[in-house]
Amino acid sequence: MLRRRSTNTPVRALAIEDADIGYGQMTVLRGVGFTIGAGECVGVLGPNGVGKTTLLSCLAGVRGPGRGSVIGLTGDGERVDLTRTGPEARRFAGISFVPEGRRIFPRLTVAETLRFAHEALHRPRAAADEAIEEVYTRFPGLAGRRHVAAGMLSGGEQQMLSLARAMAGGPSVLLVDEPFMGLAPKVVDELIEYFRELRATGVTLVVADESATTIDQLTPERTLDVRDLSAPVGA
Ligand SMILES: Nc1ncnc2c1ncn2[C@@H]1O[C@H](COP(=O)(O)OP(=O)(O)OP(=O)(O)O)[C@@H](O)[C@H]1O
Repeated sequence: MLRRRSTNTPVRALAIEDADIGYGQMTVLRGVGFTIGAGECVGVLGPNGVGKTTLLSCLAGVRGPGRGSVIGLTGDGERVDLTRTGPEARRFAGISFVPEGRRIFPRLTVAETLRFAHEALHRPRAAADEAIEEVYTRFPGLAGRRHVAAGMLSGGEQQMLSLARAMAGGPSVLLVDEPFMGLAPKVVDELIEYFRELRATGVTLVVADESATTIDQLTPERTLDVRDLSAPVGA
């Protein structure tokens, strides 16, 4: 039975049910249905343009399905209909999204970026300060650049900042779209290590990438090829 969200228990698992997803009249993915279990790491694969971003945007609430449902499952086993909720409501439900291309605000400093992430979640100042200090401990490179405008950071530092921002408030589900793009192999290794650490904390992790080799390094429970998820469009 589907119930309205009545508790503050975060969503830990996701299901997408018979969803058509696209842009206006154009359907990109048709009849998509799968589940992501609590604490699972799922790799979303597929070449350029098949719909990885489209799919993650739908899970994140950036883009609603034209048909079908997006369902969250809390740690208490409550089913929550997320279909018509946007990214902000999903963020409060525990689902955080790191979009492709990092989308940082170039003029905000590292410190301001992290502070605003906590303010957007109405986090108490002391808790935010503590969490931001933890970010600086985990990413010493960001600590040294806390008063630098985010637009001046390297691509790797921007990706770390984007991830740290998404982790504000301790989401239980993290959706990450093509985080390795354009990064040096050493930085890719650092990111993979960070994702492994997140997994160990029980975070449900969904990472999209074109490279199965890179995704395999996350040792995901499952990989989903977007081409296998969609019924033929136009059929
Ligand atoms: N805002 C948009 N409006 C219309 N069509 C779009 C829009 N964004 C993406 N598309 C189209 O939707 C399809 C899927 O694109 P999507 O970005 O989801 O693919 P992707 O697998 O994430 O590829 P990439 O690796 O390039 O990000 C493509 O045909 C693309 O042209």
